Amino acid sequence: MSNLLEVRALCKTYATGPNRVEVLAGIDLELEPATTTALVGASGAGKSTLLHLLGALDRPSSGTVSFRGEDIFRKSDRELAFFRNKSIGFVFQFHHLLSEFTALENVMMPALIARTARDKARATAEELLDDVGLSHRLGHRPGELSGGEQQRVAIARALALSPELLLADEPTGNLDMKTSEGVHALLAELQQKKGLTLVVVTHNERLAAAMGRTVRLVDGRLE
Ligand SMILES: Nc1ncnc2c1ncn2[C@@H]1O[C@H](COP(=O)(O)OP(=O)(O)OP(=O)(O)O)[C@@H](O)[C@H]1O
Repeated sequence: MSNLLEVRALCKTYATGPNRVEVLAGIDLELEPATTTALVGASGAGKSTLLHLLGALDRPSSGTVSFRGEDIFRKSDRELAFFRNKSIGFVFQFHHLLSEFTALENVMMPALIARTARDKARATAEELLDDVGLSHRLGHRPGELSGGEQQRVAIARALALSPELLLADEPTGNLDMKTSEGVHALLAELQQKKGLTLVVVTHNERLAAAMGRTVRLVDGRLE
């Protein structure tokens, strides 16, 4: 099967003042379509850094990331932003929902920004909120939702433009155990239903164990 994503010799060095910190020192990784991967490693190992590069939120110091055979970092910033919006969904530890908008409006937002017609954006958002079990909370603002519900809205929003790749950075790091279990089950269900390729950074062993495979970052490399 051809890979969705191929990472070759990926390096990332941060320079802060006179200091240079090599966080990623040559990452090679392949992700087949519709597979699930847990990315684990000690705090500060570079997991978020790698996830951001996989999601084209940042550029590497060297090396390549190919998405369906195309080297994404050859794109201009504008092309990269377009690619990111279209192909990649993100879920973070903190939901980053817009507090003054309702759940429905938050999930509609990516489609509206991409100039989708309002009716279509609304229908898709309603369907996604139904998928995450929140059709009874469409008009609630984030502050009127529980932590688990907020994260469900964030997941629905991440899927608003039907990405192939879903990247989640500690998606349940801010939730209690019972709520986390529900969000884990939801991610697994959506991954199957939509054929998503899912990469999850997590310290949660149960979530990692539920993924098809686990890759571990140690000293800037995957083992
Ligand atoms: N913008 C930046 N500038 C300088 N150093 C950075 C920057 N971002 C991250 N780092 C450093 O890179 C290293 C890796 O950070 P990263 O957030 O990727 O680790 P992580 O494995 O996700 O950690 P955690 O599990 O604690 O979230 C850390 O030492 C961090 O201090």
